Amino acid sequence: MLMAVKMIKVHGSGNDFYLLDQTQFPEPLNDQDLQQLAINICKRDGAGLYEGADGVLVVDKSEHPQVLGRMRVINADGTEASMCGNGLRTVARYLGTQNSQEAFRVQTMYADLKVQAVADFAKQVPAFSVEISPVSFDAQTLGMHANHDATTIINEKIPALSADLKFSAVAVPNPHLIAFVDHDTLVGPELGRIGKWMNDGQNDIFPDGVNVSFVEVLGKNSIFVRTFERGVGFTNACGTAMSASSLMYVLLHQESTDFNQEIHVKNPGGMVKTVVHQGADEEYWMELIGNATFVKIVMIPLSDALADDFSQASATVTGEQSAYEDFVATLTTA
Ligand SMILES: N[C@H](CCC[C@H](N)C(=O)O)C(=O)O
Repeated sequence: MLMAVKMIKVHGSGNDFYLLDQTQFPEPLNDQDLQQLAINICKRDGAGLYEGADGVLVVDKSEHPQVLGRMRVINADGTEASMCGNGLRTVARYLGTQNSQEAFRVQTMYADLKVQAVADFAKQVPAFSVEISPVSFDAQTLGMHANHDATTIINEKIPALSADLKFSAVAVPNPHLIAFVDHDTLVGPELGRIGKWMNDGQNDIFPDGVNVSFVEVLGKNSIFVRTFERGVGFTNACGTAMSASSLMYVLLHQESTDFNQEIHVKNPGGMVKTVVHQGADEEYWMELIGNATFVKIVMIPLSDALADDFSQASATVTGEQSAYEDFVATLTTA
């Protein structure tokens, strides 16, 4: 039976995904098909489905109470991640609209996370706030073997990686390696060198890979985050990286920010806002607030997509992308 699959092309701050609601199928796809589908449709440079994507957000039913659905994250290379901050905002919009609810939880690999619709960032730029947690600095949770198997690395050099940069390693819960840098280093080749190396599948520092980010402090409650993502490469933005970077900004730069303050986080794809919290249980958690843009609705025969054949694909554009680009154009270049 030539079953068609409907997907929504979505993005959060330019980090783009195909959103695939598995409840459209009589039976959910198995992991192997999901992996193959992601590898096929995400390819860039015209080789994938339309412009490709950074990954696939798989939505399923959730068995948990007060939880409207479950999100799984498949990177463009087919690897599964435990969390996706930019993606969760788009899944929250999708489930909220489907169920006419604005505040609820979404099940992810390690936690049912709070999500909430917030005021549009601009005309036709809907926005959501999502919880980013749990947070851990533990090397074992991070899959990190550095500095003679140090149990944590917070604002320390990793001489094997760089003679002068200082790094912080934190899981939110996917793994992040973060360095605060000056502008020239932010835009220079070091991020690509370290990002490619730590995700080569052979290095013994992060055998399972890691998302690597450079952060420039722009001013009070204002940072710029550039990320080389595990399983993808350079992306316009990485929601969990921007949240993890905001946490390190609060912990290491109290001269220009603090807990419970709204931080403006710029990135190559636009801008989001974050707030860093420390709960009564001393645990850190972050709010990630940003756009949840639906670019177009795509239909394609499932067997074609699994066979890398996109000739029968069709798309209906929503018009939100031009509204998002107008919003980005209003961001000061400062
Ligand atoms: N590449 C990440 C998953 C996607 C996270 C990112 N797109 C976000 O918005 O948080 C990883 O393998 O941990």
